Amino acid sequence: KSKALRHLPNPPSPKPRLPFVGHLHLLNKPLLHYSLIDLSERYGPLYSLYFGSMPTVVASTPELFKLFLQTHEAVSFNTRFQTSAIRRLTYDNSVAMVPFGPYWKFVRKLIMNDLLNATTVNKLRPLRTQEIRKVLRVFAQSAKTQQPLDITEELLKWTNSTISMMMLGEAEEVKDMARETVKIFGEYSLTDFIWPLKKLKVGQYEKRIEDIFNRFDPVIEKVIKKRLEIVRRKKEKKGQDEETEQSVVFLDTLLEYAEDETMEIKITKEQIKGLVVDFFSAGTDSTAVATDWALAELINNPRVLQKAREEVESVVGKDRLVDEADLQNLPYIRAIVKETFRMHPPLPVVKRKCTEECEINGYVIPEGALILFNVWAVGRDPKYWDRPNEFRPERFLETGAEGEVGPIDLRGQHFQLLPFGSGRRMCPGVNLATSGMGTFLASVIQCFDLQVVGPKGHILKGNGAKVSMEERPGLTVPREHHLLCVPLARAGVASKLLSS
Ligand code: HEM
Repeated sequence: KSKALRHLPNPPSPKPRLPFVGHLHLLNKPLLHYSLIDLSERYGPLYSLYFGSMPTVVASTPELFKLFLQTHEAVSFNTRFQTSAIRRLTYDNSVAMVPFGPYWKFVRKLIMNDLLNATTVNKLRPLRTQEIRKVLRVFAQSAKTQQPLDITEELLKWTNSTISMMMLGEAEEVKDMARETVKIFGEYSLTDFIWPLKKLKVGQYEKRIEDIFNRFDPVIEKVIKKRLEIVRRKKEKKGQDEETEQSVVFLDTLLEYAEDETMEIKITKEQIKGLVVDFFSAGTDSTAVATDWALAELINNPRVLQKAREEVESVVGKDRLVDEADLQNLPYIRAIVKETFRMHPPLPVVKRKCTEECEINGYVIPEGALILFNVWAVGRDPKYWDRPNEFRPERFLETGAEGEVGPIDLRGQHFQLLPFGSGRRMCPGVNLATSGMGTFLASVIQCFDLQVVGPKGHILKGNGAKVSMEERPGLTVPREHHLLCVPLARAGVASKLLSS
């Protein structure tokens, strides 16, 4: 400890700390956020652990989140840990994982100003609409044949294809590779590191990482080559063709920057590839998992579904399909999205690293410590939410006693709701993810009833038509079981889907 902080203790910690494993033996539930809740009941909202030999600090109140991620973030908590799988597969250039510094600042600015800014994202709206229509047609086909549909799988295809199209202008070859990459990140995530420690066969993982890398790299190389050609051709035609303006995907912008001699930092091809992997790993599973939770909640809460349907029918009607632009007039759908993130944050524990020793609430947080923010626990804490285990989107539309509840949003300023983190390293994809999810939900609500398929393959009826809300560990936390349904097309616009 530095001289100034020497008189202060570290946050309370369980005793004893065992050799080699530290406190890993205390994380005895398969899902990290539950083990952390158990420990916080004994050691309070701020406590420390050793994950093996790694000092770890756990925070589980909005007040603490604010101290870490607002008051002290700039100096002490603006960096993350990276695993060797992530390092290799993002070409050691993951914007999500690189330490705070000039390269992170440069790429983050580029993401905010040129890729995920409102204008660029708006220009790519037709592309997102097309991807949603594609999934709706798969639903319609299944409604026609009355065959069960693995909706969880369709959601993953949808988000993969959408990110791939926006990033690269194509999806076919890349998206399966991208899914493999994201999968191995999951296997290497902290949860898996701790829980089935026995299963961790490092040598085997490394071989798989190399194998994925060696297959992914030529595919992405090929896409870059192809896109460079397109960018060059577009340059030659500049001004002559309105359409070329419309179809600028993220990779085009990045390739232009790579050739721009006037940039403060010149982006390299490796860095571009890293960013492509980053967007796949950060944006696909997370959005699909959240949408899956939302659909499951709608199935289990017919009252909410009915109210949402009334809203969609009164705002959009039955003659045309929902569009992303409708979302601003669909407050109840937007509240459903927030309520889903409150109860089911796809990343239940947000992680940072302490880069400079610091005092929080009279305790010293040591340099190098892993910091865990139990976002899941706060989202379900009755101190901050009325009847927290009820899926009740209305809570986001009501004005609380102090006028507080209504305006709560997902942008990292309301510390009781942080599914996208907060501060400098907050998720830059929050708008893209929430608007995609809202549009998708409203479209499905408008066009289909989802009939749940039971374990024996038959359609469940009446009060028994519910789905399980168990969780499974991974890079994100999805539902334990895939969502299997037979969609039933609703009168009106759904009937046109197959012919469009
Ligand atoms: C439901 C969907 C999503 C969830 C729940 C989610 C959640 C998160 C969280 C919790 C973080 C860490 C924030 C922090 O440390 O404060 C993060 C970072 C990040 N997310 Fe997302 N995200 C989602 C979708 C997306 C999408 C669609 C993209 C991009 C297309 C994206 C790109 C990123 C990037 C690049 C980072 C790293 C930012 C940095 O370190 O500077 N995310 N996300």
